[in-house]
Amino acid sequence: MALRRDRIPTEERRGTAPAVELRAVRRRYGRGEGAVDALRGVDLALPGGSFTAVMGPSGSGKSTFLQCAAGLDRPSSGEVLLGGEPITGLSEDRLTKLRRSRVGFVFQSFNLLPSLTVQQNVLLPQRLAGERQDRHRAQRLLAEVGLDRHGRRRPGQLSGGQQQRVAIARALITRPEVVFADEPTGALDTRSAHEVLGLLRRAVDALGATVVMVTHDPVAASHADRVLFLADGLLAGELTRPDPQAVADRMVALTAAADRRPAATATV
Ligand SMILES: Nc1ncnc2c1ncn2[C@@H]1O[C@H](COP(=O)(O)OP(=O)(O)OP(=O)(O)O)[C@@H](O)[C@H]1O
Repeated sequence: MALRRDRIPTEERRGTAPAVELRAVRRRYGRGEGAVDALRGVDLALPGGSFTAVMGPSGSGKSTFLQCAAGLDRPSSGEVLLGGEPITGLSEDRLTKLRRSRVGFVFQSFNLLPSLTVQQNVLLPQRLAGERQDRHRAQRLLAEVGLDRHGRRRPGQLSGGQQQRVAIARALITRPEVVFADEPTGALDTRSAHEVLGLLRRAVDALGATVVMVTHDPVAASHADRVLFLADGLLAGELTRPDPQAVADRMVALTAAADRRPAATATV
């Protein structure tokens, strides 16, 4: 399953701006006394061709971060840029188009359409974006994830690990600015999880993709170049070239600190 380098790496297409940038991003849910500050001012820049894991205790803001960074949710204040382009003020229509062509998603539960074949699932983002459906590229990506002989099958005929590999091919079909993976190994056995993480790693190293992965698993996080830790809606440190034990130690400390804090209701 050797991945071949894409003809046009992401960073060459979009210049040298970070693939993803957050500037002073805040997200408050609700109003008044019951309001919750899920993100309380996050600044970060993720370079193209990098693999970043995002970790943090339950309720620290990981999902909110992912949703805001991917244009699925709007920050209450601050700015999100994709490839140097601010997306925060875009209309819902333009945001939807941007998500379809410039962002790839890999979900814990695969989210493949059961009635479509594997190849049709891989091509779906191009179809939804109104782009030409590139069957050769779909076939090549399926070969790269080791499933080129499964293109005519339905997702229900594949194992969980195989379905997640289809989802990775689907996430890469439009050569997105960034692939967001939300607990991509959460529903997989250890061996399938290892394969999926290896594919995400190689998508970065061999295709020049940019991957941002939210995970609870220190072993999964250790496949990334860098782990960012969130605590109580703020960045709370990072590890580069992380090893699983160091990640686990950091998580134990952050979780203990979070357990000592009162619930994250906003001060109004
Ligand atoms: N739609 C919402 N309405 C109100 N509060 C919300 C909403 N979504 C999230 N929150 C709150 O915002 C905070 C951050 O939630 P978020 O889901 O981003 O954390 P997380 O780190 O992804 O948690 P987990 O690891 O448990 O999935 C939490 O206090 C949560 O209860």
